[in-house]
Amino acid sequence: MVKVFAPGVVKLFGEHAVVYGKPAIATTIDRGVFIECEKSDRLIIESIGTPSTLVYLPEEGRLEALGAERFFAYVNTALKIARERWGKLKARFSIKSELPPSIGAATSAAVSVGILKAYSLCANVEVSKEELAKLGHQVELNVQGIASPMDTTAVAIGGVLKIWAHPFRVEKLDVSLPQFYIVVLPRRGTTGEIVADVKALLDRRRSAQSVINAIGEVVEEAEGCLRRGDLNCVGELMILNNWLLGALGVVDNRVMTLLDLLKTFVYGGKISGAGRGGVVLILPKDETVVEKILSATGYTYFKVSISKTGVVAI
Ligand SMILES: Nc1ncnc2c1ncn2[C@@H]1O[C@H](COP(=O)(O)OP(=O)(O)OP(=O)(O)O)[C@@H](O)[C@H]1O
Ligand SMILES: C[C@@](O)(CCO)CC(=O)[O-]
Repeated sequence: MVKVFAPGVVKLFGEHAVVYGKPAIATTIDRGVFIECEKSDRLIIESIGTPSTLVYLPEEGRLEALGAERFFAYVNTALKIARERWGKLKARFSIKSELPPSIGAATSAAVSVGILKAYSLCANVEVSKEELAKLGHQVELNVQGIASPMDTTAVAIGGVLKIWAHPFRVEKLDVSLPQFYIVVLPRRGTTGEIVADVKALLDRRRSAQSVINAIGEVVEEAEGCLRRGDLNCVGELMILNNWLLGALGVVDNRVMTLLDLLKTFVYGGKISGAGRGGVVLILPKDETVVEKILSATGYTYFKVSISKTGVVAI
């Protein structure tokens, strides 16, 4: 049996501005998606613990999972691309995610790249990280119509990466961070809708471009702070990046309330990804107090570390 771990991804700096030519800094984390593949007499995919509404049709003795086909779109497309590339495979795939979907932690990229990796191993084909990144991006493009290569590249390569989307370039940064938290807020809107709203703002108001430029400068300065391991600087620039994202309309009161609640006990924090809820990164100074506050106030959160590797066979 083949077993693969595909990490989730968070953006330390530069989301949204990356769409307009600025670099972003993303990192893989030690929570993600586990995928098993075992040869079988037919193709079966099971995804454990996924949300779906079950409808029972007693007259037909049949059970339907509402929305499940759409949910499996990334899996289906990854399997189709893998089959075209590496030939037909009859196998049982089992998917188990440690992260909720649709919060901005790149579960779609982890599932896409993870299925491709598991399929290739099960079919005894060797595939480079670069090819996995390219095919993973193809899966996201096919399903979403529009997608930056940031998440799929990060899942395939792993570690802390400086990424330019247009033209595409990636640089691995040899930096580390202590453990941090990802707090999960219900997200209002999809990544596509939020990216479209930011584009509309930039089309409407010429001065909004200066916010994008400022985010680009924050990313460059943050790279220096990360390389020096200067957490005060990293945290302060996270807050600055978050205010700039607020100016683009993607940070709401729930995020500001959370950051305000924790401010004495953290270096900094910011949304990660498209925003309007979803993942909020918290870089703690005092882990014990931060955890006490998060638990007492009922937030959903995960303590995570940077993962230095991308998708791996385990
Ligand atoms: N365990 C899983 N099994 C199968 N498909 C999954 C699983 N987890 C996530 N997905 C797919 O990924 C989709 C979530 O992707 P979406 O792009 O909305 O969010 P995300 O990747 O978590 O965040 P973002 O792209 O904003 O970083 C789900 O709707 C589903 O199609
Ligand atoms: C908001 C954005 O920058 C990150 C979403 O995770 C969009 C993208 O890069 O495609």
